[in-house]
Amino acid sequence: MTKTITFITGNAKKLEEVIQILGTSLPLQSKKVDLPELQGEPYDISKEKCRLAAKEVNGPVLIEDTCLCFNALKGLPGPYVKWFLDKLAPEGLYDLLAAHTDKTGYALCNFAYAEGPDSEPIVFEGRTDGTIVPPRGPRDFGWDPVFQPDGFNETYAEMDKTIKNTISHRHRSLEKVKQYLFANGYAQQQ
Ligand SMILES: O=c1nc[nH]c2c1ncn2[C@H]1C[C@H](O)[C@@H](COP(=O)(O)OP(=O)(O)OP(=O)(O)O)O1
Ligand SMILES: [Mg+2]
Repeated sequence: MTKTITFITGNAKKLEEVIQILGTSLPLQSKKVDLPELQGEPYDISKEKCRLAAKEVNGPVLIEDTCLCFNALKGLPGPYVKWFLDKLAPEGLYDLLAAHTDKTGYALCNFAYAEGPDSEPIVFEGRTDGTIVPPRGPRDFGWDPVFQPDGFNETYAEMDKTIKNTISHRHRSLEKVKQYLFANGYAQQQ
């Protein structure tokens, strides 16, 4: 397996993190496409998103779909967090939990890989548990200001990027992607 893998995303911050996390371990080319925001369970969404991406690229492709899940709301906003964030801003995300004492939640990242349009996508899940807090820190990436991972006193937004990238949902999912690709003959780079 030597063909270049194309990572499809419309989100520049996501791409930036993927590049930071992977370094040169897994060279990707990226393509900016806004794939549809699908509905359903996170696993099924990422599989279908990958199918659409593989049609677009007609070759090896990687996508990811990220959810922010609140335990008191049975996993919502989950895959719909993009729209919640657009309309409510980080403050509004925190306020969704006003009626609940349980402020715990988790960040969930599902990468999905397909060798091409005719192969079944494989999903790799990465999860980081934490608490939803009133927003703190820079606002340059999504809901980072309201997510405080377990074991830390800082939100994703406040912490050093290199720390986020070693404990994040995205990092955990990408570890599984790398493990799979290297175990299946993808040449590991130094
Ligand atoms: O680590 C993160 N820290 C904070 N916010 C984040 C993170 N990762 C994704 N996000 C935001 C982006 C979007 O508002 C939603 C996920 O939606 P999601 O469909 O996966 O992302 P997107 O539409 O921006 O890019 P894509 O073209 O790859 O689908 O959460
Ligand atoms: Mg999206």
